[in-house]
Amino acid sequence: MISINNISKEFPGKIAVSNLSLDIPDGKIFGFLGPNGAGKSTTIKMLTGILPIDKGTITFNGVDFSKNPLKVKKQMGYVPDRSDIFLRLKGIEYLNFIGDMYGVPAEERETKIEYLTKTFGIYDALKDHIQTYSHGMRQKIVVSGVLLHDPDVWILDEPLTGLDPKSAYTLKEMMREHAEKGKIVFFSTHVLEVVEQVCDEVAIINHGRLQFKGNMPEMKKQFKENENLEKMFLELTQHG
Ligand SMILES: Nc1ncnc2c1ncn2[C@@H]1O[C@H](COP(=O)(O)OP(=O)(O)OP(=O)(O)O)[C@@H](O)[C@H]1O
Repeated sequence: MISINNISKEFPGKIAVSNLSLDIPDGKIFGFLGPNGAGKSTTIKMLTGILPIDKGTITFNGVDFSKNPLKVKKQMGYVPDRSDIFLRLKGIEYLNFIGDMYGVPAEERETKIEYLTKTFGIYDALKDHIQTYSHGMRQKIVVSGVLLHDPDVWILDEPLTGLDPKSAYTLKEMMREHAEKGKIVFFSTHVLEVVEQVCDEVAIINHGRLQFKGNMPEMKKQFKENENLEKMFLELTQHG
């Protein structure tokens, strides 16, 4: 389980995340929903250690992230919202780099790379530089990199944006399988429909503050009863 305890993040003139507390359980697909600029990416960057936390703590299975970052990061796979990384590497070089970093054995690596990249339809592009990839292809190579080392915890920032419907479907199936193994899948989206399709639990954030946390039936009930959430619901569906 991941426990986020009262974390905050302020940029000059802007409070991006304010006193956020959240428990993310094992074995569930957990959606982190909110409109553009709500604070989702900032939270995920704190969760993955990319941004320091101003205030509060994050623990992974009881281990304080700030005290043992490497131990936590080894169990974690992260797909950022913009996959514009390692552009000078060829696709295959990137995946081998990830394989080396996480110690994926050579034989297993080859089979997995072939399976994943064929599944996502980028196998033939592995010899090309990532710079030449489209947004969707970049997203797919990063997702393949995460699945290659098969971490317990998946943290995905808007993972379905830019994926074609078949790849989006495949990734959703993979998320489900991972959760069913008792692992953690935490992903952000600004699209309500995605949450309704995939999630077991959801947290809604707006203006850096947690607005709601619960399961799908509870969320629908809240949308009907709470005027602020109802307004946000309209925004989330319009953006969808
Ligand atoms: N490095 C930064 N410097 C200053 N302000 C920032 C920085 N990063 C984010 N912000 C601001 O913090 C707020 C939260 O941004 P964040 O990217 O976390 O939102 P988000 O929910 O991920 O939005 P989106 O769905 O558009 O990606 C926004 O107002 C944003 O402009």
